[in-house]
Amino acid sequence: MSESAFPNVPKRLGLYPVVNNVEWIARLLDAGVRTIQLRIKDKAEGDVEADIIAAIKLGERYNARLFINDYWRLAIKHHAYGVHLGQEDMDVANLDAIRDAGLRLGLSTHDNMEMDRALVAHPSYIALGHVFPTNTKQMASAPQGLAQLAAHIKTLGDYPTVAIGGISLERVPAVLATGVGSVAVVSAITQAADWRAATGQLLELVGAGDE
Ligand SMILES: Cc1ncc(COP(=O)(O)OP(=O)(O)O)c(N)n1
Ligand SMILES: Cc1ncsc1CCOP(=O)(O)O
Ligand SMILES: [Mg+2]
Repeated sequence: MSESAFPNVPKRLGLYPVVNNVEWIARLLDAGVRTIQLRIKDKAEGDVEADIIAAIKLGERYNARLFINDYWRLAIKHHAYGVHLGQEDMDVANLDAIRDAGLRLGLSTHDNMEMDRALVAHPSYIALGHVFPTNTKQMASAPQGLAQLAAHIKTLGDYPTVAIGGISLERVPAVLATGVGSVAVVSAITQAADWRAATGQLLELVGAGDE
């Protein structure tokens, strides 16, 4: 693995919705979100390329930080702001190609060992999860909880960090108290009775991130 670092992101990326289609990207950028991820799972590259292009264009139009989950080749091809990868993705993705193309990289971690492994790649941010139980993704490990999250954030010092997994509006203050720079959510927005109100409240608590 190379020793060079990926491009920086702000230490505080703010509210970070993770969504599975372009309609959500458009809505949430219009509502003031400035860090966002397109997470489409298990489709052929040819079936997601148009959506990835559309999402990247929206990200540019709103001057937002748009991360593409998993589809790193398409993210490079269409000049996304960044890519988000998990531990298994790291085994197959060409991290040098992502960095050489100037894209930011976020990496998932679930414990100390994964954090150490991720840090070797010098990603732009480290995601820590899952903090609480989640129904959105089947997880192989147990939730790390707030105490473990706080310990990890302390270890990471000034590194940009993102907390994810089971974070509801009510849990946000306790998550922010760990010092994490960003809060990633799926269901807190997409399953909310009123997504616009939920997004507004989350933005109020977490912020949209530093410039
Ligand atoms: C911000 C953020 N954190 C973690 C993940 C999970 O990524 P990964 O472990 O690769 O799992 P999938 O999302 O690909 O199922 C994420 N997407 N975003
Ligand atoms: C993609 C992902 N990675 C770790 S937990 C998770 C899902 C988070 O969804 P929710 O915010 O609904 O718990
Ligand atoms: Mg992945």
